[in-house]
Amino acid sequence: METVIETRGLTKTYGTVKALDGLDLSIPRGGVYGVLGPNGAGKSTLFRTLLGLIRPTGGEAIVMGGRIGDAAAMRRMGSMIETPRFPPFLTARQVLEWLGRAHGGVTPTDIAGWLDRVGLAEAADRRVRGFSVGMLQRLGVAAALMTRPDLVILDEPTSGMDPPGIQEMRALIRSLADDDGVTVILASHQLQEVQRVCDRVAIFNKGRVITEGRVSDLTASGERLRLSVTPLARALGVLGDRASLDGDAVVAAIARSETPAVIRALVEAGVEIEEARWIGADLEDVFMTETGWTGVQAGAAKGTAHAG
Ligand SMILES: Nc1ncnc2c1ncn2[C@@H]1O[C@H](COP(=O)(O)OP(=O)(O)OP(=O)(O)O)[C@@H](O)[C@H]1O
Repeated sequence: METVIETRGLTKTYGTVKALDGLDLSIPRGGVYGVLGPNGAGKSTLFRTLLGLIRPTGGEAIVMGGRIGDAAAMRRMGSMIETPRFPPFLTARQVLEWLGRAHGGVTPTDIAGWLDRVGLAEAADRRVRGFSVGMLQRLGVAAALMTRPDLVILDEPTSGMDPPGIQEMRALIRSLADDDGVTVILASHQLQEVQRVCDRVAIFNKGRVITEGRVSDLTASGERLRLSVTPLARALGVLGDRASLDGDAVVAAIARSETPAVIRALVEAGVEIEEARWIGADLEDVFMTETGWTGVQAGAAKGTAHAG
């Protein structure tokens, strides 16, 4: 597997806090890779370390084939870490011209193209002083991409965006990976968005990766069979502790290969089956299970944007 990031035992401590705790991570080239985890899990510390903004306490990382800080490797990367700040008296176009001059090789046509692609064409000649957080995020993404990097790291690219903006950002991120061949690494607390846009994810907790894999595999492992049946009590009796109630349906945690036997057992017990369908676990379920989140925390996080 060709990788864009390889870390071995990567560690960053702040006093007694281990922000990264001996992290081993391989991120393959291509596609969209999600970095998830509760507040303080170490996501931003990882990004800052990979970008050479902070020095690790221990371990090593290879980024785009070079060591952290390697100039050639860094030129192949773009990033947006937190809501970017730009000189307020410049227009969006002037911001990109200014950053483009510093990097070199960025034409006015490139800039116009990126402003259009991030949805800022109409605001291109407005001063950024009046920009909303969502507009600054869009401009930050354009700045990260206009140098045509092979790898882009985006920390919370949709924070502060309204639902249409989030949808546009999702489409842009997918097209970067699918049409431009850019590897995108993104951190987000919006798990439904992550599930829609990412190919693979790593779930962090306390500076370590606790789960890593393809989104389709992670969610498939939690698949369950949802049955609309009468009488409910008899179905529950047949299925035993593999079943739970979901409203007026029974949800059975069984393997797909067991389906015919389970259906037969229910029918033989006189249970009438009105509907049977497989439901997948969503990434939120996986996240809550892996990080040990429950109850109030989970309810508070469900479907809400992250502000911190
Ligand atoms: N400059 C710093 N000084 C001291 N502690 C820090 C510093 N930066 C991060 N930390 C600590 O390191 C841990 C990891 O923080 P980090 O910001 O990487 O987490 P995160 O996963 O990005 O969180 P969030 O989702 O809130 O952005 C936290 O305990 C944090 O308090």
